[in-house]
Amino acid sequence: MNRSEQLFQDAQKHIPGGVNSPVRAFRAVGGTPVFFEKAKGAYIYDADGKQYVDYVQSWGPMVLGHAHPEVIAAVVEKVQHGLSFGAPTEIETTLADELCQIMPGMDLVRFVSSGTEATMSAIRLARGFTGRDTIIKFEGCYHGHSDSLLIKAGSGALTLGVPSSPGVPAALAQHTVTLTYNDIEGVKKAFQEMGDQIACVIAEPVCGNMNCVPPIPGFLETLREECDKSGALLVIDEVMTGFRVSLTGAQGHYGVTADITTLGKVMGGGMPVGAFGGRREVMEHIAPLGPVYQAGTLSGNPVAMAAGLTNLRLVQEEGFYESLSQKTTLLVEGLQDRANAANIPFTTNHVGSMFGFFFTDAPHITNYQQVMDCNIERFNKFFHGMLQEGVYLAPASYEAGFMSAAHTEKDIQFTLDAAEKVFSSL
Ligand SMILES: N[C@H](C=O)CCC(=O)O
Repeated sequence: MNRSEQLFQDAQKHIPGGVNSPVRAFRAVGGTPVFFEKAKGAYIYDADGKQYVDYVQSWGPMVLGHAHPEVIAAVVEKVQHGLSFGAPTEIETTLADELCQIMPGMDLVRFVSSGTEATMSAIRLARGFTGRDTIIKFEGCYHGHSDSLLIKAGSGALTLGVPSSPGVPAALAQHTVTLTYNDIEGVKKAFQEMGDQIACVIAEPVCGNMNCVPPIPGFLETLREECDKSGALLVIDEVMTGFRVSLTGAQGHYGVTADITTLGKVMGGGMPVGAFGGRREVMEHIAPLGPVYQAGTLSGNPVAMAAGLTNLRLVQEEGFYESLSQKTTLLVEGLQDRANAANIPFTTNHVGSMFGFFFTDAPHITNYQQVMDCNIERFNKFFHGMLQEGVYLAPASYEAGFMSAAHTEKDIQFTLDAAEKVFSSL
């Protein structure tokens, strides 16, 4: 028994399933989850000391790579002055100013402690602002695990066969309408039928919780137009894409601006942080300015703010996103070449430093059903083969991969050599 297996056995004694978030349990790919001990730059090290090139990057936040010295220094400096005050601190204003300067359409922003809190609060705000209850989400998009949003959800909810979880009251679920991602006509039809009841549409602008599925041309624009016509709000969930696909997120990349944007992951630099922000007129409905209640003891935590602020300053260095995109292109094109050479039906998607690959005959993957129709058994074999070779990919065929600034061309070449070997064994 290796150390991960031992640790997993021990963990199951008092932690449900031995993990504190279901995707970590390797249920999708089978086998025992790897327990990790440390990470630096592009590498992560398991409990037995084995090194892996890491494309999970803590599910997205570590865009600079793990344990960036400047982020660590900022955290260490801040920690010495106390961990939490439950009262305002100057650094919250500094980070809020920075976010509002960078993110399209963001006049005011509220910090929370996770992406789930950000999307949950954004939905409440949209309902409070419009006085309507119905929300539209898309099949396979995952916006955290709050009740209204855990309906036909992606990510770990897919593995466990609970994309609509027991425990979500039917009376609440009936207010969530789920449509097909990238189905422009479906969106128009829904608005024709019930436009005056819709509080908001919430969407991942690049869906990273059903692998990596970008919007087709016109999809995000249609959401914007239909919301404008009907008085609904557009909530763009940039928890994954914010400061990831470009400095200005997917909204800057695709030129569509939300009424409310949700953020997390990269903006927290690896600390538990989320945020939701948007137009002043909408955000002024949040307490204490308005009647929509939202709160948090640890919200705006100074240590987390220090990590986030340092992260955001570093990603603004000249050429940062161009270099990330180039490396991601090199990786996905290299994977495609090697799959072709091994006669494995395969295709890839990528936007900036987010990527996905699919074992399929389909030339393009644009929606949830196509993702579900991919050869999952082959993915699982590929995943375990790559793990064996020292490459850590997301342990599920429907989760996106991430490149970081710390990955070098040598790491990418190492990954492609491993892939060549594994493809030929499939
Ligand atoms: N896809 C999820 C986050 O974006 C994976 C993280 C988790 O559920 O623990």
